[in-house]
Amino acid sequence: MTKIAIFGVGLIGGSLALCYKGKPGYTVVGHSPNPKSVEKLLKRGVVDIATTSMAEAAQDADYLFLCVPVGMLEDYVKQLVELPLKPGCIITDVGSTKASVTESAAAVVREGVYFIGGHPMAGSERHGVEAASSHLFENAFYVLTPAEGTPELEVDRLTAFLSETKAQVVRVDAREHDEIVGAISHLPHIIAVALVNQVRVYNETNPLYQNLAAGGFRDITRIAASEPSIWRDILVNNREVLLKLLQDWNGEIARFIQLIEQSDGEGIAEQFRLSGEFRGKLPERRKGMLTSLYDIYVDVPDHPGIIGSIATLLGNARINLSNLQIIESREDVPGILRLSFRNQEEADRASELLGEQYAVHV
Ligand SMILES: NC(=O)C1=CN([C@@H]2O[C@H](COP(=O)(O)OP(=O)(O)OC[C@H]3O[C@@H](n4cnc5c(N)ncnc54)[C@H](O)[C@@H]3O)[C@@H](O)[C@H]2O)C=CC1
Ligand SMILES: O=C(O)C(=O)Cc1ccc(O)cc1
Repeated sequence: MTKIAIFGVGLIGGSLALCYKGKPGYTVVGHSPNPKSVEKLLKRGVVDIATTSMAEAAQDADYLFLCVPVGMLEDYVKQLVELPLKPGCIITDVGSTKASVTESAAAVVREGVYFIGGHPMAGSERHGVEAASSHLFENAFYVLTPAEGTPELEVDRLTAFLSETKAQVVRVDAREHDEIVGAISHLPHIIAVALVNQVRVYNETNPLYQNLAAGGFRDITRIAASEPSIWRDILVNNREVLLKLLQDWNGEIARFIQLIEQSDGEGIAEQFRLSGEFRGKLPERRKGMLTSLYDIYVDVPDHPGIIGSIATLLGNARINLSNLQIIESREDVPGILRLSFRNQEEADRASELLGEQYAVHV
């Protein structure tokens, strides 16, 4: 039996628990210092065993996942390595920053216990075990940041163990991780929050702001609804990187101020051209929880019920659709549907089946 101990069973810890719970050969133990949370975990069936005792959760565990806010990680590692642990166990975390925990853990781990930093790059603005899903990590990147000197064998062992999450494991240097994730995740969260707060203040004198903000504004600021305590810790922890990124951000905004002051339409259009070109090259692998690499495109006439017919055709053939998106739908041209599947085989079968009635592109 492989024992998995999860410390902090919220969105990420709960989703990890669900990747293993109920599968043969695994026992999943959840830890929370709060007896009410322990009760809730058992009631929801997210873990096999739940306890308020760190020692009990850690005892004999093969893999120990720290899924608490970033500010608590260092302390958790220190407490765990003082406990009797199974020789050869791997302690890992899921924190959104990697440099501090990777370095502080390397300084305290002892013989026979391994620490390997981790960051599943999937999630949402939601929090708590109620939002957990066994599909959360599918096709997402899962970054590992082993410190120098960590045996390859142990990194391979953790990588193989994580295959149950269906994420794609990649290795990145911890500091490089914090710089890149700072730019693509932490900075966007700051921008979204600042933008929402700017409009919030305008709305105090005119509630029409809020009423008219239902469409695009709502979409691009989704992440501004993220959990404050989680993000407080991330931003404080990645301080150096973020200060540099915010300086660069000020430069980008200053450029726009100048272009607009000078009514430089060509300069503004150039900014949109440059961003559109780069954005077009971004891999389309993370569209929320159900992401997929295996997409096909179907031209469909724009008439009611067409999506239902396609879904029924696939359902009858037992092909699982993991996502569906209408890319274009106008009365005068055929619409394009993007259908996503979890593997190549399902995408191929769908192409063949739908190709009998529709134009399919891969
Ligand atoms: N939210 C997201 O989309 C992602 C978050 N992460 C990282 O995952 C970790 C967990 O985040 P989420 O699961 O999103 O948050 P969450 O709020 O859903 O879960 C956090 C868990 O930690 C526990 N916790 C909070 N304060 C505690 C304390 N003082 N003592 C003991 N336990 C405490 C909570 O009870 C909860 O079980 C964080 O380090 C975060 O940076 C990583 C990838 C994505
Ligand atoms: O909701 C989103 O789009 C996210 O960006 C979720 C997220 C939050 C924190 C992470 O460290 C990784 C992913």
